[in-house]
Amino acid sequence: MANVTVLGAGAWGTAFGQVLADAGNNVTMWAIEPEIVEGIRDHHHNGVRLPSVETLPSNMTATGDRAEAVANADIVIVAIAAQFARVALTEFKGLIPETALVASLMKGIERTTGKRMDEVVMETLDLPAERFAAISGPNLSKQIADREPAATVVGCANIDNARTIATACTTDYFRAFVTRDVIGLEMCGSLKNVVALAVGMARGAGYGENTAAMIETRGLAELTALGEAAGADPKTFAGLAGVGDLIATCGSPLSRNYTFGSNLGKGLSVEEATKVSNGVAEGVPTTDAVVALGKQYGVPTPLATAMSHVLDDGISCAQMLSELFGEGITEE
Ligand SMILES: NC(=O)C1=CN([C@@H]2O[C@H](COP(=O)(O)OP(=O)(O)OC[C@H]3O[C@@H](n4cnc5c(N)ncnc54)[C@H](OP(=O)(O)O)[C@@H]3O)[C@@H](O)[C@H]2O)C=CC1
Ligand SMILES: O=C(CO)COP(=O)(O)O
Repeated sequence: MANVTVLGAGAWGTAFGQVLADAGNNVTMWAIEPEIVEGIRDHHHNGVRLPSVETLPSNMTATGDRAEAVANADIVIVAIAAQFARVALTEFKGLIPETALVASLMKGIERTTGKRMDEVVMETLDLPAERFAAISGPNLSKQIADREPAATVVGCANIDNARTIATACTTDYFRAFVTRDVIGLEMCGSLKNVVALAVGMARGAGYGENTAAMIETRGLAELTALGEAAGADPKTFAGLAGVGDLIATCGSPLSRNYTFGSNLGKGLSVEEATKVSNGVAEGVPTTDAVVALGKQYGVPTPLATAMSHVLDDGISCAQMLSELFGEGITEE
């Protein structure tokens, strides 16, 4: 049993907090909004971000005080929208105990720097690699909040520390595997969101399973090539965090990225789709970062590039799909 603090009481932060509480840990949620803090602390309910759970576990509390939140933490989980992670974590520098492990649930690439979340978290908190872990897998928050069986992957350069975190989040319905491939987990989680935008868009425009499978498979090839160039282990892309998360995210209206894309496919503008989005669609700001990473590593990113033309220039679904393939016949 450990003291675990979750920074960010969004949908996944709260659902993962419940997993940790179900596993027997003492869980403290930190959130900025007083309404969320009071809801979890006084009523065991997060009516803003995870209303589907009527009563959160009794061994789960909340605070808005940063120092109090992390003072006794053995493990700190970061679950903040990726583009705000740096600004939010800067306020925690020097407050987190030097023995604590820090794990990220975030799936995005920082738009302004092109950095992965492992880089952002370690840099901002001045954290050595052996104390950082990435957690990624097919983990749609609502289904895990409903305690449906699911699995994830915990990655850390120090495999014993990955095991410590995996043990802390293992319950009878949630299972964690371990790996040393932090970069692979980060690249899978971030890039699948861009693929989910494209699949959602095609589905929203009325196309069927063949089109979806085409985008998912070409997306997998793209994220594998870019991931390998960034230093990931190719095996990771065939696992839970790679193919597994693509299947879950690209096939579910519970995914904010899929839904965002679907709304674009139905004819909404980026502004309109943003307005009706229920939570952060990380693929939107991550798309341009993926295109930039592709240029940096010399890896073609046709899918991310086509999606960037959708998001930045408003091209149609048909144009996006035709941009996926270059001229001529190539080997798969
Ligand atoms: N939902 C899911 O199924 C899954 C999500 N993820 C990833 O986990 C991460 C969090 O997702 P999720 O919890 O669902 O997202 P939500 O959109 O539900 O919540 C976003 C969280 O970020 C916080 N936040 C935003 N801006 C700031 C800021 N400036 N300072 C502090 N906190 C801020 C929000 O706080 P506030 O509520 O106060 O605005 C909220 O806690 C994302 O990277 C996502 O890709 C990964 C797996 C599954
Ligand atoms: O990452 C997820 C499932 O694994 C959740 O996807 P969305 O962020 O698109 O909701």
